[in-house]
Amino acid sequence: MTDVIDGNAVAADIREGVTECVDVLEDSGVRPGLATVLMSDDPASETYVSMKQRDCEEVGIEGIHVDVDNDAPAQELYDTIESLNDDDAVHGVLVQKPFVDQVDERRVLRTIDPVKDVDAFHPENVGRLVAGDPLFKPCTPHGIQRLLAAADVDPEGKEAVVVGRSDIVGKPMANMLFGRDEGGNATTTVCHSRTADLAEHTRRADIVVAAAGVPEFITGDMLSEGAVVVDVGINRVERNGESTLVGDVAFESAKEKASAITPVPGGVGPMTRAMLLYNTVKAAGLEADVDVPLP
Ligand SMILES: Nc1nc2c(c(=O)[nH]1)N[C@@H](CN(C=O)c1ccc(C(=O)N[C@@H](CCC(=O)O)C(=O)O)cc1)CN2
Repeated sequence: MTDVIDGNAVAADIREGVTECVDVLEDSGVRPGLATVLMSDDPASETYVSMKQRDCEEVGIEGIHVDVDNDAPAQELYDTIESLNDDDAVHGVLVQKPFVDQVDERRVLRTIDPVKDVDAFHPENVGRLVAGDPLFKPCTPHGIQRLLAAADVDPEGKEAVVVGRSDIVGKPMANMLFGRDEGGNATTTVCHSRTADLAEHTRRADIVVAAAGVPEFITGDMLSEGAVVVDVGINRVERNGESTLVGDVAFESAKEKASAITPVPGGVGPMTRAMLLYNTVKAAGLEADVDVPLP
């Protein structure tokens, strides 16, 4: 029987733990605040930002949302970030990706105060992760580590293959999988669009993390029997005249081979959002010097 890992359930547990952290912070007179910034008219980004705001409301975090006109000069975005950095009611700041063309991505990430950088995309936080001393772990790979743990999968000593080398998922995921902390210690390979024989690598893997951004790219024949498959993809495709959400894994054929697999929707996505709340209460605790019982 294949274990279909329920990301909604694991995320609900994390949110419950975050709510307890909010209570502890409030007992110390601190209301944790998360600012989301959107400079885009991409409907998917609008959806993700409103989901994040709704999550904040559910756990008692003060959600602050700032829309920057997507035709505005880039300076308006940099100024918005600076003013959120200076705002004591804001403990976490994130700018929803992808960014509009006129914006310098590296400058945006560098402008966010590293101690409020709950996405962990600032170069200082990227460096700390690579050095094995993270202040915040990036939300998607951290969420994946928690999903694996919830499914009783310990990467230690296993062969892990990450398909995709993005800054948001592939690179940090690989670092966390081969790192020395809990949820790491796997022998880790990163595959990408120039990998010569992808299936040769994925067929060797005990754990496959699919983050290629290509709908249903990883099929059952590319997996070993009993592999654990984590699907990071979120692709909207037309199916029988209807728009539907699929991952980077062909779910039905992969399920035939996998011992455990994450679905799309309801797998990694809810965990990305849950770990953002986690990072926000962590940031608030650090700033206010309050010990929070992180879940
Ligand atoms: N600043 C950031 N931008 C982006 C990030 C990020 O971590 N930080 N990640 C992605 C998008 N993303 C978070 O922002 C995200 C995507 C999807 C979900 C999610 O809950 N998906 C649901 C389905 C939602 C739907 O119906 O469309 C699921 O998988 O069940 C959460 C977060 C790029 N940008």
